[in-house]
Formats: sequence, structure tokens, C-alpha cells
Amino acid sequence: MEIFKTKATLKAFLQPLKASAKKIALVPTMGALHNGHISLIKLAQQNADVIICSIFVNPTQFTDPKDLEKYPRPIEHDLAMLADAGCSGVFMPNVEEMYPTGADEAWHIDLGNAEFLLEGEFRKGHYQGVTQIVKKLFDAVEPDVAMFGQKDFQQVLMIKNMLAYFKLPITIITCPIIREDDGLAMSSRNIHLSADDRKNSLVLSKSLQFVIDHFNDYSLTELESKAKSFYDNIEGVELDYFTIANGNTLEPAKSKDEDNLVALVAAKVGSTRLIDNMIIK
Ligand SMILES: Nc1ncnc2c1ncn2[C@@H]1O[C@H](COP(=O)(O)OP(=O)(O)OP(=O)(O)O)[C@@H](O)[C@H]1O
Ligand SMILES: CC(C)(CO)[C@@H](O)C(=O)[O-]
Ligand code: BAL
Repeated sequence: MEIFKTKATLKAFLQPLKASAKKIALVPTMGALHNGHISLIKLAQQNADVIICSIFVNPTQFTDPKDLEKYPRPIEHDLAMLADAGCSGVFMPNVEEMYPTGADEAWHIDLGNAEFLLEGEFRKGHYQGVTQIVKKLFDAVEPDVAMFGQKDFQQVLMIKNMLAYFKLPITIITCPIIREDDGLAMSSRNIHLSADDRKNSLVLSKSLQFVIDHFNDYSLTELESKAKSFYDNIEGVELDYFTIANGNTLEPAKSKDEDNLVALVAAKVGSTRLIDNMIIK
């Protein structure tokens, strides 16, 4: 497995592969890898010949400096996991390489109204930062396909909007959420959960599963209020939002007959903010 710290060395590696018509996949990550990330690598291998995983903790998408500061960075562990998974190359630039003029580099594109909902409301400007770095990664790799996890449901939508904005010829593949045996969605931030938090964290997947299991039993309003009541009286858990939304617009669903419906949740468990979702249809 090759390791690249600069765009130039990465480009030099990819150029002959592209010339011989090899299909390139990019798996963007912020490191602290778990089996959710590895599932993206495995799906990439089914869809391309050469797999590049990027590891870059992107400062411009963090709205809370403490969150950025404490983001886990176990790089040796990450490289071992990627080598084991058969990844072709890892792109791990530093901040200067991606932001030569500084992380305050200007960026603003129209991502549509969904930018301002849900995560966009709680992490203002987050998706400008995400699309800024993903555009830079796309420019550096020029992949045929790029893999993203459904766990970050809104992120996938925003990246598709960014692709449309720049008319980039890249196929986005959305990968299913990989969960722990008890239902908690795998996430790099789970490492910050205390033993009590870890128990409490199950409320996210349980409340979502309730909506899936009882979709035909209640109205949308009842489903939402019953799901929200899962969060009542759990000490140390603070619900940011629980919504049943249209999967294209992320606006609250108006009818159970809509085509794309998804239940999405974000909650602070102890000092760790977690997100999760389940597609209803
Ligand atoms: N449990 C999971 N299953 C499938 N894909 C996942 C899972 N968790 C993260 N991903 C995907 O992996 C990619 C990289 O995500 P990232 O490095 O931010 O990890 P993360 O676990 O989501 O960390 P964070 O704690 O920052 O949310 C994203 O496309 C994300 O959606
Ligand atoms: C896509 C991404 C790697 C951009 O920094 C990040 O938002 C993530 O890990 O989901
Ligand atoms: N996994 C999404 C990246 C973030 O939380 O900043």
C-alpha cells in the first residue's frame, strides 16, 4: 500500500493507471477507522480497480474547536487496517497541502435549502466546509467513483448537490450503515463515550427502529412524538432533533405516501454528539 502526503506524488502514481483505463475509487475519511470505513473500502473494491482512501481531519467543517482538537488520530492503527483491507493507496496530506493560503480560504457555493436544515442548523457552515474539502479531494484524485456512508445522510445529499454545481463526472455510491451488534452505528466519535454513555447511546438506534417497526401503526405526528419520548428522562442525553423527513429535500414529511422517507436523529450523549438515521422507504 502506497502512502502519499502530497497531491503531486498522488497524481504521479495515478497517471499511468488512468492511462491504462483503470477505474479509480476514492474513499474520503477523517481517519480513526472502524469497520464502517472498511465496508466502504470493500464496496469500492467491487466498483473499481484502484482504491485511494484519504485521511484528513478537515478544519473547515468543524464548528466547535474542541471537537476538532479532540478528534481521534490513531494513524498507525488506521494504516494497518487499510493495508489489511487491501487498499491501494492512502492520501494523508497536512493542512498546508490542502489549504496553501490557510484554512480561512474563501469558499461558498449554493447547496440548496437542505444545507440549512438538521445538521446545517446545529453546525452552521458545516456543509460549506465539507464540500470545500471534498471538491479539493476530487480534484486531487479525479476518481471515477467515490464512496460515502449513509450514516451521514445529509452529507451525501450535499455532495451530490456540489457535483451537480460543478458538473463533475463522478459516480457517488452510498454505503449502508454498519452497526455494532447492539445497534449503535459505528462512528469514530464513539471512542469518547463513557460506559454509561455507551448504554445510553442505544436510544438513537432504538428510537429509529421504533419508527421502522411501527410505521403502519401510527400517524407521522404520533410516530415522531413517540420516538422523541424515548429521550425523556435519560440523564446525560440531550436530543437535538428527531425527524421523519423527505429523503430528497430533508423537509419534514407531509404525508406517509411520499416516495422517499427517512427518520433522522442527532443527540448529545454525555459530551459526544451522535447522529443516526434509518430509511423508511
Ligand atoms: N457506521 C458506518 N457505516 C458506514 N459508513 C460509515 C459509518 N461511519 C462513518 N461512515 C462513513 O465513512 C466516511 C468517513 O467518515 P468519518 O471519517 O467522518 O467517520 P465517522 O465514523 O462518521 O466519524 P465521525 O465521528 O466524524 O462521525 C463517511 O462517508 C461516513 O459516512
Ligand atoms: C467526507 C469527509 C471525509 C470530508 O472531510 C467527512 O465529512 C467525513 O468523514 O464524513
Ligand atoms: N462524519 C461527518 C464528519 C463530521 O462529523 O464532521
